[in-house]
Parts: sequence; structure tokens; C-alpha cells
Amino acid sequence: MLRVEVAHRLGELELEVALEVGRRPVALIGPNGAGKSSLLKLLCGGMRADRARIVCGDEVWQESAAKIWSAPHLRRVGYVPQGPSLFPHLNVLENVAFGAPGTAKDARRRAGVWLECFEASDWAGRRPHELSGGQAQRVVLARALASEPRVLLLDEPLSALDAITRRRLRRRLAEVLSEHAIHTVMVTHDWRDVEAMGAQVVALEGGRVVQRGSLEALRQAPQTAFVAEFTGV
Ligand SMILES: Nc1ncnc2c1ncn2[C@@H]1O[C@H](COP(=O)(O)OP(=O)(O)OP(=O)(O)O)[C@@H](O)[C@H]1O
Repeated sequence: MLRVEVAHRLGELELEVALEVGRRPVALIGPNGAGKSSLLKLLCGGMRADRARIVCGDEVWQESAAKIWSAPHLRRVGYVPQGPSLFPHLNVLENVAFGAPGTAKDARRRAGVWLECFEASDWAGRRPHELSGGQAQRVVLARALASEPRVLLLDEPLSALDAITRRRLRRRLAEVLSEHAIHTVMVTHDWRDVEAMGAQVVALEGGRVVQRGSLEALRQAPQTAFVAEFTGV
């Protein structure tokens, strides 16, 4: 279980969130500027929260009261951020193998398997600048999973894909998550992602959780205009 309590000021926004992530993925939804991406950055260690208690299994990642802080590379997090994140000087295969465990040979083999999974093997030898946005997004997904993470943080991981590829890879990602015991938090603006992953929804507005529950529960009794619009009511 990943247990999170964070409080962090971001300019005008006071982010204050508590959530738990077990086997079932959590879909983080909310309007632009609600604090979703920032929450993922606080979880992966890319930013240090003003006050937090973040515990993953028996590892304490941050405990402000005890001045405990664990660096990002110690957290075994697979992070798919918004925007480009591949190393420009490495080719696709090397990028995906970079964080993978085992010998160099193992890491390359594992990288190949995950590139195959996200239908990205064809451009294994290319450099990131030779990829389209959607191709790069698939490589970043492969890289996140090749690192064998305990926690997967996905920031709109399918947003750059064309509609047909998105449908196929959404199913693939859902299968991967159900096969592997990875605590997953996914930011999405698409209720179909939530449905495919069977995710628990956490709706964030103005840095606070305004509603949580299954997609069906939110659809039946949306507490805000955003949740109603998101769920298609
Ligand atoms: N480093 C920072 N310093 C100050 N303010 C920040 C910083 N990073 C983000 N913010 C502000 O915090 C708020 C939340 O931003 P964040 O990117 O987390 O929103 P989001 O919910 O992910 O939005 P979107 O759906 O557009 O991706 C925004 O108002 C943003 O301007």
C-alpha cells in the first residue's frame, strides 16, 4: 500500500491531499491547475513537499516531522511526466534500458520486451528527436515499466496517441497493471481510461479532494460541475 498525506504551497495554490493506493489503480482527475501533476512530482521526489508523510509498504519516503526524505532514485518509481523526458543523447533502446535492473544485457532484453508491449520496437535505434510526440510517449511508458517500479505515476500517458492506438494501448496498459502488483496513480482527462483500468477516482479541485469513489458512483452522484462533466452526466 502507498499511503500519502501531503501539504504543499504552489504560488496561489495550497495543495492538501490524503490518499491510499493499493492494487487498484487511482485515477486522478480535475480541471487544469488543480494540482494533479504537482502531486505526482511530490510522490516521485521531483519536488519536496512542505509537509508530508509518504509511506510505500515498509519504506518511509518522506516524514517531515522526523526530517526523513528519500531521494527519487531510491523510491523505485516509474514516472511518465507530461512533456519530453527522454535522454536526447541515447537512442530509444538505451533510454528504456537505462533504469532497468540487472546486467547490461538483461536491461537491454527487458527494454526490448517493454518496447514490444507498447508497439515501439520499430524505432528502437532512433534518437528521441526523431520521434513524434505519440511515439515518444510510448517509449516513456516502456521506460517506466522496464525499471520494475513498485509505484507507477502516469501523467496523461495516452494523451498524445491517435484515437485507434490509444484504444489499443489503453487495453494493453490495463492488462499490464492487472498482471503486475504496481501501485498506480494516473492523471487523466478521459473517463474511458478510468473504465478500462477499473480505477478508483480521486477528483482534485483547487488542490483539495472534492470527491472519490468508483466511476459509477461519481456518475450517479457527482458532487461538482467538473465531476459531472468528466463522467459524462
Ligand atoms: N513550481 C511552481 N511554482 C509555483 N506555482 C506552480 C509551480 N508548479 C505549478 N504551479 C502552479 O500550481 C498549480 C497546479 O499546477 P499543476 O501543473 O499541478 O496542475 P494540473 O492539475 O496538473 O493541471 P493540468 O491539467 O493543466 O496539467 C497551477 O496553478 C500552477 O501554475
